[in-house]
Amino acid sequence: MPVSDQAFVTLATNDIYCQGALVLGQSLRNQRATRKLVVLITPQVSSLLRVILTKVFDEVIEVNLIDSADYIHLAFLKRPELGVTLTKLHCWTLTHYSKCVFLDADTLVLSNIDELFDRTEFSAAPDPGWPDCFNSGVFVFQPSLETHGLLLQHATNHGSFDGADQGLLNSFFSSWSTADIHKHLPFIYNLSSNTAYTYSPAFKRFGSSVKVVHFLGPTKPWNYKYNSQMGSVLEEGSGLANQHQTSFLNLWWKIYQHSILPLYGSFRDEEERASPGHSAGIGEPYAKPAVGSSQPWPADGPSEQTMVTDDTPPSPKGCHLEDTVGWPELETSAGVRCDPLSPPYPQCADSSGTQTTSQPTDKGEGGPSVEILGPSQEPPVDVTGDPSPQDALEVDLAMSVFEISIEEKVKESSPEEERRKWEEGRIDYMGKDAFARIQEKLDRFLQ
Ligand SMILES: O=c1ccn([C@@H]2O[C@H](COP(=O)(O)OP(=O)(O)O[C@H]3O[C@H](CO)[C@@H](O)[C@H](O)[C@H]3O)[C@@H](O)[C@H]2O)c(=O)[nH]1
Ligand SMILES: [Mn+2]
Repeated sequence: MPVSDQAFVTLATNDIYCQGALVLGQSLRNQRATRKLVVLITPQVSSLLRVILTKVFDEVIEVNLIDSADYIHLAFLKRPELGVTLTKLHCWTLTHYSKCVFLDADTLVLSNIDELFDRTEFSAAPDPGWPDCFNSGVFVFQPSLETHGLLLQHATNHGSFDGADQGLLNSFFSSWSTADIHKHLPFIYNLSSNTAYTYSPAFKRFGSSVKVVHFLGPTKPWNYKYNSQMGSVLEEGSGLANQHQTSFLNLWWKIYQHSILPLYGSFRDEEERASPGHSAGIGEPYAKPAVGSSQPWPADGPSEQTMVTDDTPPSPKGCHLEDTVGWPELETSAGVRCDPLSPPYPQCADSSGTQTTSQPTDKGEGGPSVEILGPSQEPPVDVTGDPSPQDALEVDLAMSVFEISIEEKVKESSPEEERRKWEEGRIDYMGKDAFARIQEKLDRFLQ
């Protein structure tokens, strides 16, 4: 029985984490989740990924850090590393839901977990590194503007002992470890995939009942290369902790290959239907194999030259879907590059004001309505000071019949993009727009 006032919620602040969110969303659908699926995104997420996300999620909601009070801006300008943390806290603003389960974008759902909605705020599973703390990758919460405000206040007053959301939430919900055992989720709802368990009999006994796997830590599933024919990640030099980790990674990639990659293909087909003969990106240089790719291009695959024509208009809206003519073996093959700084597609030109935009959906059952909520009325101000290259992460999918990889490319902003960012109020206070740098530029100009 679908429950429409409850939701599974995740977060993706860039195109790379979107790949994780897509697999997570699909894994929830595969397990017949009966609640709405919501993804929170930030302005850095590209127009292409916004469209792809609407094919898996019921709601794609853009949040930014503007709507907190000014004292938060001031406090966080001194603590830019807390930017992503603040973003996760935005889940408490989803007050059109009565209860939600938050899942990190690097989690994977292996069985139905609807029973988590029987729990109350704040329920979470122990952190494997320090079990008196909970891990903030999976938790049950109740949206409330009041709680959201208190959390921000707490962040301002106390910061976070680990510099991120897990420390902050643990000190805010500090009675978690002692007050109510019902708020301790069993470990099977948040099993870290890469831990070499010191209590291996327990893993033997309970491992098969795992419901949610969490790829916690610096290396995420999308950092591996995947051999699509063998159905296995390439382990060479990867330092994989154990066999379980390998099978969880393979599962992640299987969903990515079979359910997520085709979404890029269907987007390309929609583009083609909308504008016959001008399939987006034909004529763009073909995506090169991933740097360091261990597999050669197949001998009968297209050469780069055969893919290049020179009289096709540039693909629209800053997104490039590179055609894969001549690659019948791999139905889903697509080289995708997208410009994270381009305005939202299809409302490309207008990214101002709060918008609620219905998007077509192919999620079945008549399709739940899908909304992209635009940024707030005020110009977005990136209180993180825009210091990290993650702000401009670009996805580059490289595919052959053998191997798939998701490359992270840091995009250099063009002067026009820089100007637009400045005009939109996305000012890099810590980096290139810092007063010292501006002063240097002025000095050079005046000399
Ligand atoms: O650039 C980023 C980084 C993170 N996230 C989101 O934030 C989550 C947490 O980041 P992650 O890289 O998954 O952190 P973990 O490796 O899981 O590390 C731990 O530490 C984090 C910081 O305290 C907690 O958020 C996690 O829940 C906890 O498991 C991700 O899953 C995403 O949903 C982004 O969208 N963009
Ligand atoms: Mn995580």
